[in-house]
Amino acid sequence: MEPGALVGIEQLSKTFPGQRALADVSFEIGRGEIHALVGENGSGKSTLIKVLAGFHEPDPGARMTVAGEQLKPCSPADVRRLGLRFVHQDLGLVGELSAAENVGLASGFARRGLKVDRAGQRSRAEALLARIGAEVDVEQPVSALRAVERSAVAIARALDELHGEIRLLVLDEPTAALPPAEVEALFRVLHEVLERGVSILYVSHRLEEILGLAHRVTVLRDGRCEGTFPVAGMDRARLAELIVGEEVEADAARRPRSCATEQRALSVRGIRGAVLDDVGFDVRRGEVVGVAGLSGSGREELAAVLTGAAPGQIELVDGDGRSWSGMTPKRAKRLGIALVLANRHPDAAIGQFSIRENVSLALLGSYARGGRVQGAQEREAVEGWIERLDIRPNDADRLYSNLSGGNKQKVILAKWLNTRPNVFVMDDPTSGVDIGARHGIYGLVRQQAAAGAGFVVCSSDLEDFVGVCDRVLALAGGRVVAELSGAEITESRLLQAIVRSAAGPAAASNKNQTEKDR
Ligand SMILES: Nc1ncnc2c1ncn2[C@@H]1O[C@H](COP(=O)(O)OP(=O)(O)OP(=O)(O)O)[C@@H](O)[C@H]1O
Repeated sequence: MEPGALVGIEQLSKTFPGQRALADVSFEIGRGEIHALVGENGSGKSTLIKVLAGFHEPDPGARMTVAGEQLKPCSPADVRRLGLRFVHQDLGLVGELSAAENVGLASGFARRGLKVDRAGQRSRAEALLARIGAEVDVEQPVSALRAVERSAVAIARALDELHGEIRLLVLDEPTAALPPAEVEALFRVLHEVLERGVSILYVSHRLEEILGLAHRVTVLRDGRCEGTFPVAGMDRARLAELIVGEEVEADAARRPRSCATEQRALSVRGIRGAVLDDVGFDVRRGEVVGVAGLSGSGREELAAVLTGAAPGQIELVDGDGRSWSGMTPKRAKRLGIALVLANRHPDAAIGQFSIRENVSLALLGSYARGGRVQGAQEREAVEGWIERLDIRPNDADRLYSNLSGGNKQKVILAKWLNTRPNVFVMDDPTSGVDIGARHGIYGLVRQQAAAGAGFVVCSSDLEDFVGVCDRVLALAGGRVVAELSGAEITESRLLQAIVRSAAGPAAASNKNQTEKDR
């Protein structure tokens, strides 16, 4: 191991039944560095993290060291003692409890005699957050906090030194659900962590983040380590090529040509919910409408209210001019409005079902004849989607819960593509998806739009708007405060729109109107 290296991983392999997830992986993480771990969906990143965390036992022959000491496989106590801490993508916080209580749950509550010392617990949580430069109301339920505040609570909690010195913080896709303006805030927190002498292992599919944040990057491909590279001097094209293994088309994310028609796919008016406050817009057949906004802007709620998955008021007119007041999942299904959820959402799919069962679920009735499912027809349809979306492993009987995050996302998309809806309502459609698959998903959206489907794409990722949308609505405080279309849709203009709007929705709305008036 190089002098100065903090963590050494040698000859690490991990085989699941019928699947080798890691094959002879060796690399080192230095002291005081942000080390990125990248690779396509299913390349083995999460498996590697779970081996480090003591959750999976590696195949015999692996050697892992931390500061020169051997890390015993499958020993969470050893992992903790050697100073490794993990923040997984779902953050592992209890939404109904406050930040102070979540900190207490992880490392024990402050006590006065036999009673919990509430004031003491509060100040401990505040002190932990202050150390990473985050200001959070530690008494609010964490479900009421902004996404970046929840991330800060999870990081602060992981860095509680009550149980010993901390050397390495492992973050698995920490920005997957963070809107862009909050990503910057998270980076400030990570620099504070680094200042405290803690190294960071950072997993992400977002190339810009890696180029802007990491010192070195290790690339996994099909479970093998392709090498560790310095980030200085690297550009996006080179990083993408290292991940995919071949040159990635530079213009793959170029502005799409609109195929919006004059025909209405759906009109919605007067949408109101917990945050949404009188939102309305039209979607034409062939049009891809994006919905951008910070967390708490109403963006997350919109997809659910549009499809009847969450309560709310809505007036809608369908493509044939029929109007309704209110939405239920049943009505959404009848009107051909599909809700494509992000894979981290608990209702997105059924973990204990196979890829085939999940993809067929929404269409099961159509494969049935005389009370029996037409197995061959169903299998052919599912295998077609596996092929088109490059779902890995290419095995329809594979259990959904054992798939990598990005492949789960593709299965959810396949399930709804299979139903051929009139309108797709998408919630973070590329969350956790690798660069190659992202372009594949954009291609499918454009293809379906060209065939006449309308899309509402609610996303926390600005690249989705530039890559696939014809028009984008910016939400703040539950209202539409700006609208961009065509060539106006650039990451910087979008960022300006949502941040400016969040600073003062009324001001932004007025300014937008003035700009239109000019
Ligand atoms: N418990 C398991 N049982 C069987 N196979 C598994 C299990 N966990 C992971 N795999 C398989 O191991 C491979 C690596 O998966 P892993 O989740 O590590 O990929 P990843 O690089 O984290 O992908 P993503 O970027 O999509 O999250 C995949 O083919 C996956 O299907």
